[in-house]
Amino acid sequence: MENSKNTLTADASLLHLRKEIDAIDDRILELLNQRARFAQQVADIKTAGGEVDCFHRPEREAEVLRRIAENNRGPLSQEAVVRFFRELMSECLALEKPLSVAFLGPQGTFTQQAAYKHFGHAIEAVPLPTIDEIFRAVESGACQYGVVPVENSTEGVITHTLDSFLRSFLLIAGEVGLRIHHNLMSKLNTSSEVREVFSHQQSLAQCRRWLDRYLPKAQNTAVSSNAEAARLAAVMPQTAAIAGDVAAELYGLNVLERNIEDEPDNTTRFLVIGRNSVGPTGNDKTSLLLSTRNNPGALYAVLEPFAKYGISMTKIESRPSRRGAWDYVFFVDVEGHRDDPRLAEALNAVEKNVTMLKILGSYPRASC
Ligand SMILES: O=C(O)C(=O)C[C@]1(C(=O)O)C=C[C@@H](O)C=C1
Repeated sequence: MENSKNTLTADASLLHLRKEIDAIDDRILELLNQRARFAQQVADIKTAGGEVDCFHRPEREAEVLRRIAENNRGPLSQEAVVRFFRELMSECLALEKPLSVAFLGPQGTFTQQAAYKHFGHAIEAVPLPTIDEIFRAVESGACQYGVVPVENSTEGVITHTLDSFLRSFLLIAGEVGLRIHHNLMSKLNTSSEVREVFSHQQSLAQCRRWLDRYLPKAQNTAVSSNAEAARLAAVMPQTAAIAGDVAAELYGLNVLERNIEDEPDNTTRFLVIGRNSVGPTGNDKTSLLLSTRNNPGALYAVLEPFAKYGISMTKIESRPSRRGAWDYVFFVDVEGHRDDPRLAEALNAVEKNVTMLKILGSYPRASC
């Protein structure tokens, strides 16, 4: 008797709560569309101002996401609300004019994941087979943005991406950090029958200890991308691939082992490249390319103004300049936007001591 009374009150409560949820959903739906209509009006103003190509405003998006994260009182996590609003802005922008974003393909790569994390899913994501082709697609205007990997916490920099900036006029418009989890996947149901493992060379390197320990007899074969590895594993018997979740889903593979990367905080940083500069947001980074005379103390003299003006340098990487043997260029990341007065003064001082200074872009720091 007591039990059935409890069930009745629980059912009534459930009914009541679901009615409340329905009413809130209706209000949210109305507000979402009201917001979208305002975004359409913003587009009209941009069009009237002569904008034809790119309606995207990264600095405004960064401001919206920061305000939402600051105002969030939970129980939804900061990450969750940022993700919702990222998708909401992506859909609003798609109503204005969808963005076309080139990424290192094929479908299912971590670079595609990074593109969606940065721009949301309402984009035209264009898979291209090489970093060079991504630069060319954005340079020619075929795509508005490109997303390319630039460094991994285990394996270091992707030199091809850095070298591409030596000859390109493109600017960095953003950065994306992605935690990389590698999985062993196959048509097989157990890893004991795997004779060959495909993956991108970087991913094989990131899982080297695991492979040596658990699949010492399997041949490791480097291919052009993790997604290509998954495609091959789907058609070649007794093989497996190392790739992310999306690739397993896309190619119908069983995930045999999860998170097999050697370093638990394996992270890859991606750059967003575009043709336009991004305005300041108050939480920015600036990337520079510079070269010095090849004499003692030259690099010290170049970097000294950053210390003098209190600018934090977050990274320095040297690469051959391709102008002659033992001639180097430096990729430097500093905190702040090139329009911040202190950074602008420091850059003026740096310019006096270098043989070349190219500002590759100021852009919002990656959010969570
Ligand atoms: O504020 C704008 O310029 C808009 O176009 C609106 C909006 C948004 O949905 O909030 C959409 C796309 C832009 O990239 C930035 C913001």
